[in-house]
Amino acid sequence: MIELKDVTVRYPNGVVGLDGVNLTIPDGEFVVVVGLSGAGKSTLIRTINGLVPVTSGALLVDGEDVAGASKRELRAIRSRVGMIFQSFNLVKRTSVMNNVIMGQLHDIPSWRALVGLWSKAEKEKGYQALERVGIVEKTWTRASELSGGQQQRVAIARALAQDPSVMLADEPVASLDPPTAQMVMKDLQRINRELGITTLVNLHFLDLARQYGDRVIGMRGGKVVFDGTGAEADDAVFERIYGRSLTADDTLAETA
Ligand SMILES: Nc1ncnc2c1ncn2[C@@H]1O[C@H](COP(=O)(O)OP(=O)(O)OP(=O)(O)O)[C@@H](O)[C@H]1O
Repeated sequence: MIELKDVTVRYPNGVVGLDGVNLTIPDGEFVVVVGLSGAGKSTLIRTINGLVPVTSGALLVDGEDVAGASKRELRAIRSRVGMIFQSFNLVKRTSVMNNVIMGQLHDIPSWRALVGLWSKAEKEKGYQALERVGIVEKTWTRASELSGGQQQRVAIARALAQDPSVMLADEPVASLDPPTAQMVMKDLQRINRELGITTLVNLHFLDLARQYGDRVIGMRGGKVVFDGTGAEADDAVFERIYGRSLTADDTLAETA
């Protein structure tokens, strides 16, 4: 469970990233966070993962206080939180397997990571994660040789190899073409349903948010301005979240 109680994040330059956010995200929920650029979506994800400090309020992940955590406690919290980024963040010059095993790095001494000397159990976990996203045949391919969609699936497998209780995805499909974006969203949804991993996905396409968001949270100016189901998030709701009329760029289908 993720709980934010009146969480405010103020960056050192004075910009308020989150403004008094109250949210409870139960275990196993699939949540899509929507909002225009600058609304605070990335700040929310980076705060939950302890990358951005909470200025005031309380933030609990699986009952542990992220805001007051020591460096060691933060590392332990992060080891249970899988992160997925728009730009995949793979090490391109090495194999898919090496990338995926790096997801278990908190359990592996760094010198072994450097030489790529993995145990059978680590490799087994890597294979299982790659099977889950359907690209086990690419295990020994260099990451640089994969398409964007394949790279994002490797990134999902890398997060899975961490055995996370929470998965945070920051605009995971923003760099992908529409059919590939759908495939990656389906992977995230299937993994959430099969493994019960609490999942938060930042998106800016309203059709994807409606389609996949069991729950949709709308942000604007660092505040939560909508919290409901995908079905409830009609055009009028999105216009309120975005603070303007909708355009073709707001949907994935129209931008193809
Ligand atoms: N490191 C930072 N230092 C100062 N201000 C920041 C920093 N990161 C984000 N901000 C500001 O905080 C606000 C929220 O930004 P955030 O990146 O969370 O929004 P977002 O909804 O994720 O948008 P985007 O998709 O463009 O990243 C914005 O005003 C942004 O300029």
